[in-house]
Amino acid sequence: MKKHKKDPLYKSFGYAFQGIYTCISKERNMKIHCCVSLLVVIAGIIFQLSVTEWCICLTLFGLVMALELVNTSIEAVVDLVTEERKPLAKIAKDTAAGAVLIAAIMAAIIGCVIFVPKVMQFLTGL
Ligand SMILES: Nc1ncnc2c1ncn2[C@@H]1O[C@H](COP(=O)(O)OP(=O)(O)OP(=O)(O)O)[C@@H](O)[C@H]1O
Repeated sequence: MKKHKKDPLYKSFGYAFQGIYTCISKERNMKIHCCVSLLVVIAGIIFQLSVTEWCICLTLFGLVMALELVNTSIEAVVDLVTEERKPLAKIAKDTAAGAVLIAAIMAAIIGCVIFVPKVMQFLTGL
């Protein structure tokens, strides 16, 4: 295998940020994840989440967005390999999309577990 000099660490970070930027700018779902995360942060500040609740929310933001990046990567590789309709291409794309969906559904349920009692408490205190 041909050996080549590795890029410096700062360049590797740059490539990773390019990937994140590309995903945000091209993928509608990633834009939705970013908007939802921003709204949760605003709600978290308003309802004064505990340290543990912040850690749970931040972990879920990271999980969902990281899976969306992997999904985008798999879509790109499949499209690179074939433009024909193939069952394996469908499995690759659909299972990757399913991974994001499972994480997003779980994140939404956990978000309800954290925020619904706080909202109820706020409403009953009015
Ligand atoms: N080469 C292919 N062979 C078979 N099925 C494919 C192929 N490419 C896409 N599909 C299927 O067509 C549907 C739409 O795929 P597409 O690549 O447009 O993704 P998408 O669901 O619109 O995702 P996104 O909105 O993130 O781009 C999916 O069910 C996918 O599995």
